[in-house]
Amino acid sequence: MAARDGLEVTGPLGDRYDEILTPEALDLVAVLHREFGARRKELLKARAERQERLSAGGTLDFLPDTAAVRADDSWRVNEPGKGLEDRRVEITGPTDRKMTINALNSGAKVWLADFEDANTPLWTNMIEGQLSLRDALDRTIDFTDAKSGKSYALKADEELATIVVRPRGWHMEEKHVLVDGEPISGSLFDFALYFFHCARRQLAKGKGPYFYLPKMESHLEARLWNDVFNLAQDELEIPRGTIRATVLIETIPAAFEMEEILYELRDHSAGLNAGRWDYLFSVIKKFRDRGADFVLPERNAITMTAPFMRAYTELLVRTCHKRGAHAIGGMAAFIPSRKDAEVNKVALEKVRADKTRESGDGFDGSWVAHPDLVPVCREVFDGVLGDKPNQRDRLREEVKVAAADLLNIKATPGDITEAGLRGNVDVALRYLATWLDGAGAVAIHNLMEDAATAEISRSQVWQWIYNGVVTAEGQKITKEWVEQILDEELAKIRTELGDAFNEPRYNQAVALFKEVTLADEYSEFLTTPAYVRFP
Ligand SMILES: CC(=O)SCCNC(=O)CCNC(=O)[C@H](O)C(C)(C)COP(=O)(O)OP(=O)(O)OC[C@H]1O[C@@H](n2cnc3c(N)ncnc32)[C@H](O)[C@@H]1OP(=O)(O)O
Ligand SMILES: O=CC(=O)O
Ligand SMILES: [Mg+2]
Repeated sequence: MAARDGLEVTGPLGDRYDEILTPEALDLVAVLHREFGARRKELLKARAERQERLSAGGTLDFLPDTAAVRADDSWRVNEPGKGLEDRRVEITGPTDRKMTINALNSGAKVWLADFEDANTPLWTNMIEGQLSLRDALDRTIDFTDAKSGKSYALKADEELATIVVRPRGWHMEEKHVLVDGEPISGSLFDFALYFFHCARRQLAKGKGPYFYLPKMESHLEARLWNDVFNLAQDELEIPRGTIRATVLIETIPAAFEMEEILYELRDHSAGLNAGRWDYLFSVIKKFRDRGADFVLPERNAITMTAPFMRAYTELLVRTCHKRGAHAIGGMAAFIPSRKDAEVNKVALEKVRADKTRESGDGFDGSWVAHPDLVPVCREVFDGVLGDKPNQRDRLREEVKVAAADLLNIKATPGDITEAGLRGNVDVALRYLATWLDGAGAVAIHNLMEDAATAEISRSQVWQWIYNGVVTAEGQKITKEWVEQILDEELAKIRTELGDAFNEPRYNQAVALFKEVTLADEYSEFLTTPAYVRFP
């Protein structure tokens, strides 16, 4: 009996999908689901239980049970994989054919090929993204823009960025694939397909199967990934320890378990990344119902120099370098413009300042969202690294971060204004309409918006209503006022877009916005109710 017996693909089979959904690849999907599906569900239950404790007045702290792991100075993570030694500039983005070619050609050292924050998990996006990755490795990928006639092709192999794939987080399911009647985990699906098709292709090129792991909340979730890696490597008869994975520390519970996460993945670890946007989302989410001390100022007022954000990034660098791991910086949201010189100038200045702070703090490299930002990030890190591939030797032993520093939310400077509230409503609406259209990342008001930033916007609105926050101008934020603002912001978008305004799409976005901001019960993830709206 083949492992895939009992596996059913319910999604439509487009052109060349059979090249990805091969019987052998589906065998691996089924094996991983049967082995790890139940454990994944238990870990998601553990997240919910922790939330209940927090909502009841509990707190977060470094774990007493794993103190020995933290105290043991003898262990280090594995050496970086080939092509991951120098990560001074990493570009992120979706996996459609044009973006794939543009990202690989961008001059960045690494491309985070995103099935997560920058992606809408439409069935077509998931399978066609896998085709892009495989075709890129086979060098059969090309693209011609129907409108402009511009053609795209890959540069020479040695000029291309190293591919690091980000599968979906543990909370997401792939509903178009059922095993024994159950939808499977999106994480396992994305991982298994890329690993099956591309691990050997990457090894043949002298690199390897590399991953970014998103939105984890505990070291036990990292242990699950490590077990998935071991089994997948065994199944394909690839030596254990071939995979490399960089974990995004982008939830506040995970900030208390950074060292344990590295330890669990130490044979496969390629370091940690400071995913600032989901981190902010997580801070809001975890303490949403805990009153004024846990209410952050409006989104655009929170900077990386806020005390709780400094504590988080300083601890991340210190933890990584203590264990021989890379520390990778996060995303400044400013998007350059090829049409507006002033917008472009501001974006370059802001990104330069962000990367200067990160490189000075000891990060080994950082993220950019756009090819035009690659040179500035590279230049800043060149200034600190010179010819060295990284600065893992900067141990930052002077850094001391206590639990109270990570939780020092109330010391964040900034206000909550009517403009901030309107901004959150406007951005969430525009983003949701774009997401429902199939694009997971978009520039809005010259800022990059993706699933993580949209989560912040809608979660702030929910939290402000729940806690009866009064704006700096003196007005209490209520459901009724948010509904009024929603109508007004929608009217502005309609006027601005004119004929391009897609009425049915925005109707869907409004319904979804109401579901995730005005309901009494908080939705853990925006993308969960959004995903059910897809066929
Ligand atoms: C919180 C987080 O997780 S951050 C990581 C997740 N988010 C992301 O990865 C966002 C990545 N960035 C993007 O998707 C895009 O930059 C956007 C949507 C924000 C803006 O894209 P556009 O509106 O197309 O920008 P713009 O028109 O300036 O693009 C200019 C060119 O650069 C290309 N480009 C822009 N961003 C990228 C990228 N990230 N990767 C590859 N190519 C890119 C465009 O395809 C376009 O190519 P062309 O000239 O050949 O047509
Ligand atoms: O994934 C990155 C983040 O900032 O969120
Ligand atoms: Mg994220």
